[in-house]
Amino acid sequence: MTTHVRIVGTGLIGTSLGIALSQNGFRVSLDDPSPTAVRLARDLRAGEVADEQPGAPDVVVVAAPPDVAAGVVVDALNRWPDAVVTDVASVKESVLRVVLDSGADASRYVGSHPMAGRERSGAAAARADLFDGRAWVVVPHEASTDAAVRRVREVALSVGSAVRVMPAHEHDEAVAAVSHVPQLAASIVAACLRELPESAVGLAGQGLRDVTRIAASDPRLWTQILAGNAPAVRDVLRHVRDQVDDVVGALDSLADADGEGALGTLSRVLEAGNLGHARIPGKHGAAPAAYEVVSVVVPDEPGSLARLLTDVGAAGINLEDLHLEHGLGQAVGVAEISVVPSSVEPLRAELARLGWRVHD
Ligand SMILES: NC(=O)c1ccc[n+]([C@@H]2O[C@H](COP(=O)([O-])OP(=O)(O)OC[C@H]3O[C@@H](n4cnc5c(N)ncnc54)[C@H](O)[C@@H]3O)[C@@H](O)[C@H]2O)c1
Ligand SMILES: O=C(O)C(=O)C[C@]1(C(=O)O)C=C[C@@H](O)C=C1
Repeated sequence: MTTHVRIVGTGLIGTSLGIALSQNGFRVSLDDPSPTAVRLARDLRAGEVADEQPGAPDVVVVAAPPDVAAGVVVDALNRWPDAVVTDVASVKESVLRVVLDSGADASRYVGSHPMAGRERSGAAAARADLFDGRAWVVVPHEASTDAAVRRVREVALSVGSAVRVMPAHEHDEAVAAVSHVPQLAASIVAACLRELPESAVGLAGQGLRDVTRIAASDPRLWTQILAGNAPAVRDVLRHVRDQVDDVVGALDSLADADGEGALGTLSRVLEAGNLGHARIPGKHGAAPAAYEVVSVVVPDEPGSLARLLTDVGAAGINLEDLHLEHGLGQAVGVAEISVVPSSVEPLRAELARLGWRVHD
């Protein structure tokens, strides 16, 4: 029988999930306090408006902001006595506590969290493939049933995610380090750009773009996330502060004296960064992928990039990532194509043969 999923909250995550589930044969009904958000999600083929869908859902996915998620979960548990209810809020312990204390039937609640998103909010930013290959944390608790856990796993697996099961407190500690502090770091670095003269900001290259992409995220959402995970975020941030203090101390001693030991400190911090970065897993939780970049000059003309990508595909080479770098005031850009190391030389040779300017 077709599984009926009710999505409550049709912003970025709810609409992306609705599109992906609909494409995979689920029946999806959509609900949101904003009628515009529901209709936009429907127009993006995320499902049908809830009022027009008869019958109770088998699964309810609450994709509302974190500060209201627990209340919406409790309402759903009370309204549909046979449905399994999950939420996708970025913090889990605070939601779970409210649900357990509410008196609702918590055996049918299993929290979850897709480790996938974007720096933009709202249905218009939705992507069908948002969850593909990403971790999706499933968070059972002392009262949840195995059947409820299986239902939530089914939702995550059916949109291509890799399920990771862990308790709420472990989830919250983990995401403090891998998501919440990185958001703060990006925001703090980007905030320092506000006072810079235009001539300095205009020099920004890919490094700054890589480090600050998520600084464009919604401050209302992130204020709620940080507040909902305050102790864990504070602990990671203290660790970051200790390391920043070490670097400032080293730079002080280089500026004021001969700085004995300072270069060692700087080098240790940078090498530690290499080691941490190398631990970030690839898609589907695969071993960290060590891709190499082939840089190709792309004329700033309509169709150039499409032609380049077609040539890469025709060479039988899998493109793992792509960055486009625009030179200051130049009529060309540089496409940085990430491929597995064994494809670097064949790709360089083939693109050069086809007349592309490939950087050394
Ligand atoms: N943005 C991300 O990258 C990301 C990633 C994973 C999980 N999450 C979590 O997913 C949830 C939704 O985030 P988003 O980025 O889709 O936000 P969003 O702002 O794009 O969408 C939130 C939607 O919830 C609706 N809403 C507000 N109050 C509601 C209520 N009381 N009941 C039902 N719906 C309500 C809003 O109208 C809006 O359409 C949040 O809990 C967030 O922590 C976000
Ligand atoms: O890629 C992004 O833009 C995200 O912000 C996604 C991201 C993250 O990876 O930190 C952000 C918050 C969510 O709770 C889960 C995923």
